[in-house]
Amino acid sequence: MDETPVVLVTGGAGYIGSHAVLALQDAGFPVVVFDNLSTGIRSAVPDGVPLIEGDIADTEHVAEVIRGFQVGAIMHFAGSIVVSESVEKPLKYYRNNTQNSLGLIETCVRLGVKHFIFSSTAAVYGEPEAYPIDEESPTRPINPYGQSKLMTEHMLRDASAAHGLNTGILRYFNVAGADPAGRAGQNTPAATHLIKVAVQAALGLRPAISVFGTDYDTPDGTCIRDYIHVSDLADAHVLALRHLVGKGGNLLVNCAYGRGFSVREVLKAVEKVIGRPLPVDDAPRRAGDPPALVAKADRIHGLLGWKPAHGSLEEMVETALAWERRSAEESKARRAS
Ligand SMILES: NC(=O)c1ccc[n+]([C@@H]2O[C@H](COP(=O)([O-])OP(=O)(O)OC[C@H]3O[C@@H](n4cnc5c(N)ncnc54)[C@H](O)[C@@H]3O)[C@@H](O)[C@H]2O)c1
Ligand SMILES: O=c1ccn([C@@H]2O[C@H](COP(=O)(O)OP(=O)(O)O[C@H]3O[C@H](CO)[C@H](O)[C@H](O)[C@H]3O)[C@@H](O)[C@H]2O)c(=O)[nH]1
Repeated sequence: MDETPVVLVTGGAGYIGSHAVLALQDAGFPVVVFDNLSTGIRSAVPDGVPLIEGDIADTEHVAEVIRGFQVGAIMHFAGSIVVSESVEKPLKYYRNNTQNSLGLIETCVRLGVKHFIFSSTAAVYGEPEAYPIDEESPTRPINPYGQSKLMTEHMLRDASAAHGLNTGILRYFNVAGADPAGRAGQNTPAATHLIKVAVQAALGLRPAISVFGTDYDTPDGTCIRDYIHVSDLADAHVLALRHLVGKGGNLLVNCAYGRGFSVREVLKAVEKVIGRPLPVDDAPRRAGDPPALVAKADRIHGLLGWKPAHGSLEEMVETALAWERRSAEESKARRAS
């Protein structure tokens, strides 16, 4: 048994994928990145890691890379990720997240790739009836993004049963923060994620931050989410891969800490870190947003022995802020030269 198979990371030039690449490298796995750079950027891929520029829709290109690098495992991050956009452009999401995942799964089965780890999402749960949300909670997505991911989960489950593919389905809750060592962060300029947008507003890179919806049935009227630090999430991927390599089978886990913060609480944490008020305005609800998503996160601890190391909201904010500040200074220096 190859304990450190070559890992093909689709979407490895993106936010979470680039942190997973670092975690895999730190753990001694050889890595290849496959990315079309639609939202990812070249510089997010560390020196020495091959970056193959291509689209996962091109299954022959993917197959060539799998053969060429003797890939033994896939971590599939590539996808379209904006919930509100998925409501406006559902077919883009079914194409990029569902259809392209189908092509990738078929290619893995055809070429005998043994392990497949998939970036799923809390959006598969829709508006849960009970909290906290465990992995057996009903999956009833309320937006095409969540639906497009759930369909991929089903394909993986069935492909595993029929073809013996080992699968790890990781349902991420809200991912935030940046590598504490400053090696990676969230680069997408048009990012829509709350903490990213808030630190950009804190640095004056955006005029203000809007609170989308203040009339939800939550204690302060704003949406509640379970935020997880991206480096803890990246470590969970390495543990999931080791689990599949060692034990085979299937893994379905929530990736979260099991506690929620409202939008207002997150903005307060940002204000505390920067030591002054943020420019905030209240805005209408955003399409496709469920009021609250908070996980039961026992399974990931029990099955993988996962020990989060960066769980405080302050650390998520601080690392995101440090990354944003550095990126802003670098682009200022580039413009000046
Ligand atoms: N960010 C979150 O809070 C969150 C939460 C749950 C799940 N996820 C999932 O995690 C994964 C990574 O998300 P992210 O936040 O890093 O997003 P991201 O946009 O930073 O990364 C996605 C990467 O995939 C690449 N890509 C997109 N379509 C591609 C294609 N057809 N072929 C090749 N490359 C392609 C992009 O260029 C980018 O580098 C996604 O699948 C997303 O659905 C993210
Ligand atoms: O400028 C902003 C940005 C966000 N929000 C609010 O903050 C909360 C979190 O929003 P994000 O955009 O940060 O994250 P989402 O919960 O919409 O979605 C994220 O987490 C989901 C799972 O929970 C999906 O997986 C998805 O890919 C990922 O973007 C939501 O209530 C949103 O309305 C604001 O009020 N203002």
